[in-house]
Parts: sequence; structure tokens; C-alpha cells
Amino acid sequence: MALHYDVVVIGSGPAGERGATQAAFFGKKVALVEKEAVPGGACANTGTIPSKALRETALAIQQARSRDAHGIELHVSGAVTIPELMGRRGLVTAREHSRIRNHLNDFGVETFRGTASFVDPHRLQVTIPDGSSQTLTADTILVATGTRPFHPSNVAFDHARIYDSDSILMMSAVPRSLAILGGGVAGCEYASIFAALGVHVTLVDSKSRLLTFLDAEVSRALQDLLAMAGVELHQESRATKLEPGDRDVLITLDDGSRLVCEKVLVASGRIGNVESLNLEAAGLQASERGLLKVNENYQTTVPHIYAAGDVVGFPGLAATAMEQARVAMTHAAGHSYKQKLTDLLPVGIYTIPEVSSVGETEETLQAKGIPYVVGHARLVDNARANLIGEAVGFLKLIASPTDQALLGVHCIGPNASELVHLGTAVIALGGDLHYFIHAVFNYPTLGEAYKYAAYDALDKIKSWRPASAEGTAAAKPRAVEKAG
Ligand SMILES: Cc1cc2nc3c(=O)[nH]c(=O)nc-3n(C[C@H](O)[C@H](O)[C@H](O)COP(=O)(O)OP(=O)(O)OC[C@H]3O[C@@H](n4cnc5c(N)ncnc54)[C@H](O)[C@@H]3O)c2cc1C
Ligand SMILES: NC(=O)c1ccc[n+]([C@@H]2O[C@H](COP(=O)([O-])OP(=O)(O)OC[C@H]3O[C@@H](n4cnc5c(N)ncnc54)[C@H](O)[C@@H]3O)[C@@H](O)[C@H]2O)c1
Repeated sequence: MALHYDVVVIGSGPAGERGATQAAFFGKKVALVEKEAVPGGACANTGTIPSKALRETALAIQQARSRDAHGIELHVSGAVTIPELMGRRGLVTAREHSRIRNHLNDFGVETFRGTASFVDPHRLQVTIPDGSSQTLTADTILVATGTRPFHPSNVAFDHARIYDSDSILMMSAVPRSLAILGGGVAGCEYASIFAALGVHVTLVDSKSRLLTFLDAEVSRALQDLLAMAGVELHQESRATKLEPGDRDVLITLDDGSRLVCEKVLVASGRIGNVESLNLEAAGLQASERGLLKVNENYQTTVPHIYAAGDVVGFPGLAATAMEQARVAMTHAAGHSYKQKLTDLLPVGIYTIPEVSSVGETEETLQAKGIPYVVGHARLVDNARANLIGEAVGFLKLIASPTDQALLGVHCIGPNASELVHLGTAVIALGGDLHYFIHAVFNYPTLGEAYKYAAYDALDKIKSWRPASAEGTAAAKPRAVEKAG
């Protein structure tokens, strides 16, 4: 017999969990289907949390080295495994599992363990691991099935020396050298993590600069800091052949050059989890990369079927996935509150050091022909950054030269992903550079950098002149100065 719900959510990652509880908050009868034994998706189990657990260990090693605490010796044992280095992963993941279960329970969301697939646009069959099945029907369905690592067809992922961003978490020993193919967020994060663990890392990326969605100055600074950490960068380059052997892997690049590394991590993007969904039965079609097209309400081409999170594509962040699902379920419930995803989406990249950014970049403003000025605060001038031994990078504010409104915040340095939130709030509340001039910041803090970046930007505004008759170009990078 079919069980009927107002809303059925497929997937218990960040999007599924928040979509389900948001719908239940509006009084809907909600069921959530998850195929795995544990909730949390890629975020809790294979991506965000495990990679950050490994990063915390690598960061602690690097911080201990850089804080000049004499008499303490640190080295990574050759016998240690990657799971052992993910120190607090077990604890954090277990707490996430119970938090998610409690959250769903508290909102009265009924959970089903099994793989969901469409029978028709309102009907799902849930295949339970014991082979039995349960039919669910729903007025509204939210697809939040996420993604998995993309496997290029010419790579032998079954070889013990070749890893993707899931299997890397099982690596049995820290290698002497690691080649990372793909300089996206995952590739850059793992490059800096393994470099901090003392591994010789080679990063191969097809693009001319890393993370092209970042402000170019920040992305170049990241390249410089990775190079300083010992990462060998091969940009505008692709691996054409991988030949794994008993001791190492021979990698041929498209310019004919060759690299030899003990292990290889392929981080060349992700593909949507849609195969098991039988989308045709719902009248849906995914892209070649398994992604679903949605409108601004997160409705697919079948209006009562919504999709949110990684399965709808860029930006592929847990943070955004949660909010997309909340917006989707608010729309489905017919509420006017939170009808649209905010334009102010921060990105947090957990390289060492971190990179975080929100709002306009110099490049987006140039493309729109909007004049701007830039203010920097170098973290080498920040007492807290020096105390923690991480006085690298900068905070960069982008502001309007006419009304001093804050337009963008870009940071590379320690705790950048936390630091960016203050700027996000100021932009969201329509604030300007003067907020930072009037504010008193705790001392010593990293946040204090905002005041000095604001002074710098206001200084630039003094000498700023409106665009000439030829356009706004004259107002552009004149204001830019590398702060290193
Ligand atoms: C290495 C790495 C590091 C990352 N670090 C960060 C970070 O620091 N910050 C950040 O914001 N994001 C990070 N991300 C991205 C983040 O993990 C994803 O954006 C997020 O997990 C997406 O959430 P989701 O709910 O869309 O999908 P997922 O988390 O993938 O969850 C989808 C769920 O659906 C289930 N499912 C799939 N098909 C079915 C089906 N047919 N029936 C039932 N269940 C099904 C899956 O089992 C899974 O549990 C990282 C990703 C990786 C790979
Ligand atoms: N902090 C975070 O938020 C975080 C951390 C890690 C991953 N993620 C998410 O996980 C997802 C996956 O990340 P990703 O880095 O694997 O994918 P990606 O698509 O973001 O980046 C892949 C990169 O690899 C390059 N590439 C592809 N094939 C290549 C090849 N053969 N040789 C050289 N370069 C090649 C591409 O040009 C691109 O630069 C993204 O959605 C990302 O947002 C987020």
C-alpha cells in the first residue's frame, strides 16, 4: 500500500535535511528517503567534514612549526594512515549523524532507508536494502541526491595508486609524493593539506589560473602561497595518460612532459546522482553530468518536483545547498518569506591558508562597467596573525568611490572563512566603509584588518576621479595595489 505525504525528500545531505525540516516547519507531513545507513551525504561522510578533519591535523602541524615554540618536535610518522590523521573525524561525524537524526525527529520527519526511484511524477518506489520495497506518493518532491566524483574514462580508478576525493580518505599511508589532477576547490584544498603534511605535491590544472570564480588577485595570491608551500604547479595543462606501476605512477601531460609520483588524486569535478531515480518516469531529464535544471524557485521542469544542492550544479557548496532547499520548500509551501536565494553567497575555501570571498570581484565590476576602489590590509601587519604564526595574505575590500558602499570582501589568510561574515553583514545591511572607521574592534584580532583596509580604500577614494567620456575604464585598476 502506498503511503501519502505532503512532501517527500530524496537524500539526507545538507539540502535534504534542511529541505525536509523547512517543509515540516510549515506544518507539512514529510518523509525523507536515504539510501545509505547513515545520514549526512557527502558533507558528513565523504567530503566536507572528513577533508576538514584532515586539514585540522595538517594545520595544527604547520601552526606548531610556525609558532616558534622551541623544544617541541613534530613529524608525521611514515607508518601513519590518512584515517588516523583525520583525528576528530570519527567524533565529528558521529555527532553530525545524531544531530541530523534528532533534527529530523524533532520536526516529525519520517525517514525511510532505501533507494528512491520515480514510478510516475507523484509516486516513488523505495527499494529497501533487504530487497523489499515501499511505495510513497507525494504532492511535492524534493530531489537532493547530490553528486559523486567524476571518473574520466581513461583513468584506472581500481588501481591502488589512483584515488578520487572519496577514496583518498582511506589512503593507507602518507605518500612521499602526490600528483593532483584538477585544481578546483577539492584539488587546491588537498594540495595545501598534503603539502603541510610534508608530501611533495604536484598540482595539474587545465585553466590559466586557479579557481577562476575568485577575484583574480586573490587567486594569484593563492597560487603564490601554494608555490611557497612547495606545491609544483602545472597550469593550462592536462594529464593525457596515467601509467601506474608497482612503485609509482608515470603521468604524461598534454605538452608531452612526464611526471613520476607515488600516488595520484584525480579531482576533476563531480557528477550528479541521478541514475537510480528513473527520471523519465517523472518526465525529467538530467544533463550529461547528471545535473537537473531548475528555475529560481528550485522547481524542475515538472513544477511540483523541486531539486536543490549539488544535483543542480554550481556552486556545489554545503552552505548554499542548505539554503537552496529552504527556498525551494518555502516556495512549495506558498509562503512569501524567503522566496529567493540571497545574491550574497560566500565561498569558503579551506586551503592553508583559507580563502573566502563574498560580493563583487574586480572582474565582475569591470565587466559591468561599475567604478570601484580597492583597500587592502596586509596580515603581516596584524598582531593576531603574527601571534598565531600565520601572518600571510590580506583582506581586500572593494567599495564604490561615489558613496563608499561596500561591494565585495575577499580574504586570503587565517580564518578567512569566519572573517568574511562581518563584511557579508555590512554589504547585506547596505553599509559602507565608514562602518569600519567608526567601529571599535577587539585587539588583537584578525577582524581589526577591516579598519585598515577601509582606511586604505578611503585613501584611494581621495584621489579617485570619475570616469572620462570614454567610459568607466579609467576608474578601474588604477586603484589596485598588490598587498602580498
Ligand atoms: C572533498 C570535499 C570537500 C568539501 N568541502 C566543503 C566545504 O568545506 N564547504 C562546503 O560548503 N562544501 C564543501 N563540499 C561540498 C559539499 O560536500 C556539498 O556541497 C554538499 O554535500 C551537497 O549537499 P547535497 O545535500 O546536495 O548532497 P549530498 O551531501 O551529496 O547528499 C546526497 C544524499 O542523497 C543520497 N541519495 C542519492 N541518491 C539517492 C536515491 N536515489 N535514494 C535515496 N537517497 C539517495 C546520498 O546517499 C546522499 O546521502 C565539499 C565536497 C567535497 C567532495
Ligand atoms: N570548501 C569547499 O566549499 C569545497 C571543498 C572541496 C570541494 N568542494 C566542492 O566539491 C566539488 C568538486 O570539486 P572539484 O575540485 O573536484 O571539481 P571542480 O569542477 O570544482 O574543479 C575541477 C578542476 O579540474 C580541472 N580539470 C578537470 N579535468 C582535468 C584534467 N584531466 N587535468 C587537469 N585539470 C583538469 C578543471 O578545469 C577544474 O579547474 C565542487 O562543487 C566544489 O565546490 C567544495
